[in-house]
Amino acid sequence: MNLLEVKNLKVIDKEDKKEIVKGVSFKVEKNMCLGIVGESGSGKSMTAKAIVGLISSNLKIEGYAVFDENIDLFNIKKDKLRKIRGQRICMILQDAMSVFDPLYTVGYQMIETLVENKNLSKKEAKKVSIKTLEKMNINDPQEVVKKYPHQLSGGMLQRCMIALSLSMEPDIIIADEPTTALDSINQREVVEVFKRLRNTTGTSLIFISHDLGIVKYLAQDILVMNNGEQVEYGSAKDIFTNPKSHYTKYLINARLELTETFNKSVNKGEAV
Ligand SMILES: Nc1ncnc2c1ncn2[C@@H]1O[C@H](COP(=O)(O)OP(=O)(O)OP(=O)(O)O)[C@@H](O)[C@H]1O
Repeated sequence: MNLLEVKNLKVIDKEDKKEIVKGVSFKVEKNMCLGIVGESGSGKSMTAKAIVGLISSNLKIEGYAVFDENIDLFNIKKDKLRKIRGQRICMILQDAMSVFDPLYTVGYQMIETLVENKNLSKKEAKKVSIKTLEKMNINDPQEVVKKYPHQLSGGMLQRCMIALSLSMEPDIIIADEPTTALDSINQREVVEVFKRLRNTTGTSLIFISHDLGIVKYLAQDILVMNNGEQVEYGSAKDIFTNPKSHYTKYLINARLELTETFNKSVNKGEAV
């Protein structure tokens, strides 16, 4: 079953009529992960933001995006879209600091979000928050919920943000470069959380990254974007074994070179 179907999505600057996203089409099935890859400025974030109606007012959207077979995301009332965005489609951003309010503890914010969106009592919401933080491999969730955002490391806060999204039990999570701000150890842990997500919750995932290695590890389908265009779309297996576009070949080769340099340095015992 297609949970999300996007057809010929365009994001256009109203002023100079420039197409920032130039007609992108893809499907996300239930319990599947779509990876969107491309270099900086290729339109990955803009594609994701357009789907959930989070683009600035100088831009307009064309094409269509159907969620859960019959919800036309580009033609529903704003309050309905807001509800879907909070409850059924969750977006995880690069910078967790921008999501949490510095004036309240992380626990307070998780509980408030759950009470508002999931109709839980505060007590139930606290239980769910602690449980989901545990799932994130956070050792001492009882203590973590008492902390203010600035008292936690970037990696910890990022995991709290992912925990909050998971606790909402959405149908789909859109994760936009969720590991970029993290060091490599935290990066690996967060990627593992996403890997487990499919097996444990059945939530679908759109994972946006410029790192083809991570996307290969997580996604069954891949959309490659360059300069706002969809240059390739298909199963991860096909794209890696038989890339059709020069750009995809270039991305794969760049990735291989990086891995080889890394392996050589490790073998030589050099610091990396
Ligand atoms: N509000 C806006 N108005 C016009 N153009 C914009 C606006 N916001 C972003 N852009 C442009 O849209 C293009 C695509 O940006 P986008 O953030 O989607 O790229 P990206 O592939 O996600 O890159 P990154 O990996 O750096 O996040 C960029 O050239 C950017 O400058």
